[in-house]
Amino acid sequence: MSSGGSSGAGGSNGGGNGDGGGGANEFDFAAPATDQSFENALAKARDGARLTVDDATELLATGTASAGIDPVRKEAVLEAADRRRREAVGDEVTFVANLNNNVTTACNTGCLFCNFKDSAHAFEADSDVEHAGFTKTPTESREVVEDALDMGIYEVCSVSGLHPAFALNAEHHEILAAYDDPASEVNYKVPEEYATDPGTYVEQMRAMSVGGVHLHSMTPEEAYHASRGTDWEYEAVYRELAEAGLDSAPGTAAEILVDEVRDVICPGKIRTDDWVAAMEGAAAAGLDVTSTMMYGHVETVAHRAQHLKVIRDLQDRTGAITEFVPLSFIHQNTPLYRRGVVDSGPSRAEDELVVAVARLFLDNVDHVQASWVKSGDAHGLKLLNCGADDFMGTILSEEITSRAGGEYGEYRSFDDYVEMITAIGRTPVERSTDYRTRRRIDPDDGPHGPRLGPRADGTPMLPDRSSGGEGAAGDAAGTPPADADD
Ligand SMILES: C[S@@+](CC[C@H](N)C(=O)[O-])C[C@H]1O[C@@H](n2cnc3c(N)ncnc32)[C@H](O)[C@@H]1O
Ligand SMILES: Nc1c(NC[C@H](O)[C@H](O)[C@H](O)CO)[nH]c(=O)[nH]c1=O
Ligand SMILES: N[C@@H](Cc1ccc(O)cc1)C(=O)O
Ligand code: SF4
Repeated sequence: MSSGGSSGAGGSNGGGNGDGGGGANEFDFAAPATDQSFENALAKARDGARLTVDDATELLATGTASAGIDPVRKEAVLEAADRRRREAVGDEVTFVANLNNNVTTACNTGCLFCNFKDSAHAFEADSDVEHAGFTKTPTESREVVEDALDMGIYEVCSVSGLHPAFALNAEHHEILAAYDDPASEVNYKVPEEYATDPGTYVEQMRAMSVGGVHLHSMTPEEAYHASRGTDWEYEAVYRELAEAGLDSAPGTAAEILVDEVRDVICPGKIRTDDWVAAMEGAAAAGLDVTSTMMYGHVETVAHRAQHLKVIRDLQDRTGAITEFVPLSFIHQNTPLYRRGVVDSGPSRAEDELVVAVARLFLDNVDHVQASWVKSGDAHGLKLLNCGADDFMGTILSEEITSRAGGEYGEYRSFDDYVEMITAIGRTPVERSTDYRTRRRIDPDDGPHGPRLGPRADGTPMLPDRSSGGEGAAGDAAGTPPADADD
């Protein structure tokens, strides 16, 4: 219904922690207003009817007619979503034994929510600019994955900055180098200009696809970078990557899939249509994909609802999406916060409503993830009672959230997982990346370790923190790995 000029619960900017809502919306995004009432939207959700964008907007706002989140209405939405989760996927809570192996932090795209990246200039061979980032060669990437395979991982997840020397393959290097001014026209510089050559995307895929591990990599933004300056179709690019060992693609770079929001938070990134085209290309190449939404910065609840519709439509067309991953914006060290554009990330109430409405709206996506990296253990467990059924993975290494100021560490052991999941009365299940292979874990049969990885034998994972190996470096309290010698 009409919001009468209030910004309702939309947009965290200006609204303190978002719970109060009602702050001035400095981008003048229209205050959320719909032709639906909260009561009707909730009734439809309870009945299992397919929800509209207006329905989702009302549920996310606990009614747009008044500002702020109504705690009683919120509980009603969470209860409906928790019930839907139980009907759809039961009481199991899944997690994956995985490793994050990000290849490089060099990136000039300039997203204002991101503190993962370092200006690529600092990585040049003759630069004396200090930075805490890294670039790994394909050989180094392989070593990190090999070590983690010995610990029992099933999956390696790799997302990286858009290093100017990255190209898909040798032919792509030639095409990019032939531009008159490659740096300004196609964001390209030859590898010789840098202290460390990341190799090509194909070489990195070959290096990381070792020993039967599942390789989860190449976001739509990376696929764009791997085809910049050419007329190559996304499907062809993903096919070549798949031949080099890629198994599935992460649906990050989604942020909010509404261009007026992208114009504010990531003007250098591909637009919504292009993101969708890349995901369709990955699906056409036979790859599974995940889907994400990074929320709680400048967007309104209506933008969140529109984003969910883009994902649901994509899934109707492809059936390739294995999970939806809500990414709660971590604000502390980001340009958006430092420049005063936002006061904070989303509130816990907003996190809960995003998970719940994702479960209710995305009737064609089976799995919704709670992130202990973004939310911590206690709140992560709460999200498992709001519609989520997956609790991420062991990851062993974390650079995106920690560099943004997140404080929840970079590793959870199988024993941690079993203890937490059984504490909320659910069944812990080790999963494959695609969720098709699952192993229920008997809580009484500890100590627990992975069994699905190609080299897993049930031994608990013990990341070696003394070796300084980049994959498992850092400590569980969230200290980033030691700087690489770029
Ligand atoms: C850091 S990028 C790396 C991969 C690639 N450069 C890209 O943009 O797709 C991966 C994702 O991390 C998420 N991310 C980055 N900074 C974040 C922050 N401060 N809080 C929450 N998520 C963040 C964004 O959704 C982003 O798309
Ligand atoms: N939510 C976060 C994830 N999710 C990805 C999973 O770890 C896994 O790769 C995926 O479910 C496919 O199996 N990863 C992070 O590093 N940080 C998060 O906050
Ligand atoms: N690495 C991303 C999260 C992510 C990765 C892969 C996925 O398939 C989904 C989400 C982050 O920390 O923000
Ligand atoms: S989100 Fe990705 S593309 Fe954007 S600045 Fe960070 S690393 Fe670069």
